[in-house]
Amino acid sequence: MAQVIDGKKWSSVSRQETAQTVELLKAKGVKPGLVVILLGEHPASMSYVRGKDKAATEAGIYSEVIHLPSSTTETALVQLIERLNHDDRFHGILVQLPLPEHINEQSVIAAIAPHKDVDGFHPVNVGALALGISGFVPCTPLGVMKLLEYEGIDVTGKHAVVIGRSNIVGKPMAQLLLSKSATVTICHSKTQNLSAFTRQADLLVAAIGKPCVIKADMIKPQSVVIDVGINRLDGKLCGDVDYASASEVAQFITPVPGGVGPMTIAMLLHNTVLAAQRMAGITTSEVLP
Ligand SMILES: NC(=O)C1=CN([C@@H]2O[C@H](COP(=O)(O)OP(=O)(O)OC[C@H]3O[C@@H](n4cnc5c(N)ncnc54)[C@H](OP(=O)(O)O)[C@@H]3O)[C@@H](O)[C@H]2O)C=CC1
Ligand SMILES: Nc1nc(=O)c2c([nH]1)NC[C@@H]1CN(c3ccc(C(=O)N[C@@H](CCC(=O)O)C(=O)O)cc3)C=[N+]21
Repeated sequence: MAQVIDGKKWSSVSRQETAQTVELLKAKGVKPGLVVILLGEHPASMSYVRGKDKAATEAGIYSEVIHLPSSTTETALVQLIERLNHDDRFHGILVQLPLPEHINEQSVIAAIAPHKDVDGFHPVNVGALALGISGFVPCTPLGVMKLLEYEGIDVTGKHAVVIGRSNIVGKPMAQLLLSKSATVTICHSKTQNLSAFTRQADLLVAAIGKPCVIKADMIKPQSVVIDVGINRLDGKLCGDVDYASASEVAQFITPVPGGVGPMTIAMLLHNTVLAAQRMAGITTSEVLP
């Protein structure tokens, strides 16, 4: 039986570390702040945003949610972001995705000041990650790397197979694994003979968005399986991996819920505090306990 990587436990560890840093920053007169912008009434998005708001407040971060109708224009949204870029209460700005169809996502992301882009989606931060220089790293792939680090899993020289090539998960995930010297393969919907790749994976990251497509016979024995997928099937949450059978084959596996999801929120708080620290010109060594 595979060892379960407990994302809830590790996210709590990470959030406590963040809360300690918040205390030290407050002692220096800096209160980290996060603003989340949500358009429309999509139930899943509303639930994620509530989760982020609650977690931020618990960590001592000042948090505001700006909830706007789905009919909001792109111009109005960009104007709001420009105002928030200059609002000193907020060190992090997050625009919940997906946005309504009449809004160009890339134009909105580009309007966020890169130093407040705690999602790491702005072209400046995407470029920084590609170059391996300092910026903001997208929360979900960063959360996966943090889970591997907490579990003591070294990816150096390992064959990592990432399924999915989105800008928010697959691509940055592959880059982070490459930066840790894994040998990385990226698969997607046009990949021929997917299982030929997945069976070679020492580390398999599934970020597909389709329930239970990764079956036990696609998994290399004793490998590490990270399930990023969040799908709703018959009213229940499930990942992209057929968890019950896969956990018979893998050495490590993340569950859904309780795996990568909670780490995404923990990394959002981490990035917000990092943004506040950088804006105040405080180096990490000054705030570490
Ligand atoms: N746990 C968390 O914190 C988070 C979870 N998620 C979840 O992760 C999943 C992926 O999210 P996201 O990257 O935004 O999704 P996207 O829909 O943007 O990307 C999905 C990717 O999977 C590929 N794909 C689709 N079907 C197949 C298939 N049958 N075989 C191989 N590849 C396939 C697509 O290929 P192509 O490019 O060719 O279309 C695409 O690259 C979703 O379930 C989402 O809800 C997302 C963000 C955070
Ligand atoms: N600008 C932006 N940034 C994001 O980071 C972003 C986004 N938009 N849009 C949507 C996706 C999805 N996402 C999740 C966050 C937490 C959980 C999470 O906490 N999941 C829990 C379950 C939560 C539940 O019960 O619904 C778990 O897996 O255990 C899941 C998914 C962030 N995203």
